[in-house]
Amino acid sequence: MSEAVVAGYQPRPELTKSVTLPARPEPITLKPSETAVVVVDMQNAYSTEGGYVDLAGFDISGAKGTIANIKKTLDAAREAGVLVVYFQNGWDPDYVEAGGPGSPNWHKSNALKTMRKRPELQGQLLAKGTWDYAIVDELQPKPGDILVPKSRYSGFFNTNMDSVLRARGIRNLVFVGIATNVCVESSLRDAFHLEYFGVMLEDATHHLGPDFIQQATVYNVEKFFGWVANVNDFCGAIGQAAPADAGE
Ligand SMILES: NC(=O)N/C=C\C(=O)O
Repeated sequence: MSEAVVAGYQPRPELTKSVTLPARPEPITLKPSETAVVVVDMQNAYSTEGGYVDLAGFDISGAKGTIANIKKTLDAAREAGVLVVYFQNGWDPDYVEAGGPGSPNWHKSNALKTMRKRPELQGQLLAKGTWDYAIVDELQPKPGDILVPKSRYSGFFNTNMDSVLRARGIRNLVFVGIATNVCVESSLRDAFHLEYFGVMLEDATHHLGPDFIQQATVYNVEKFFGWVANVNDFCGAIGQAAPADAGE
């Protein structure tokens, strides 16, 4: 699976001015040209009524607010010339990429389990080309953004995410998306092990499961794997690197 670059990009002047993002456990310095916002799985499957996680019985009532906060984050990031990378989770329509009974994914994926329980949904959940797999309307990728398809929870596993980032000199990753405790945390953990500085915007993520699980990931990130910040602070900080500052 390889990445796709959304066509029509006009390169911005390289922004070299570093900004300081208020974060926990301490502020972190970000250079826009070395930073990417990673949008994790903002597909209908994970945030729209009638999508996979809704059909599987998870509460997605918080997703609308998450979408709005991600949009605000992306507007500020693009304005500052920060790279935007989308993960898109799913498999081919025959579910070959999902793995059969020999794969733990076959046993643990709630999408696959839901389709086994409700065979009329077969081919509809997380299958490439379907509405469920598509990125939500509000967050459609823009020219210059990169899409990285993935078939497991971590966006670094069996993808070329690491090469995509290294080729562009990216060192800092700002994570937003759904679900905090599954694909966001899995990807941020892998990023840590690959020597990236991972920041999670806590109000631009949403969890699957009881509320305490959001707090568990926030704790894990803050204590062990990276930094936790919020959308207003990110937009305020990255706004300090507006294009007028280029070359400073
Ligand atoms: N995007 C995610 O965090 N996904 C979580 C569960 C799944 O894909 O089944």
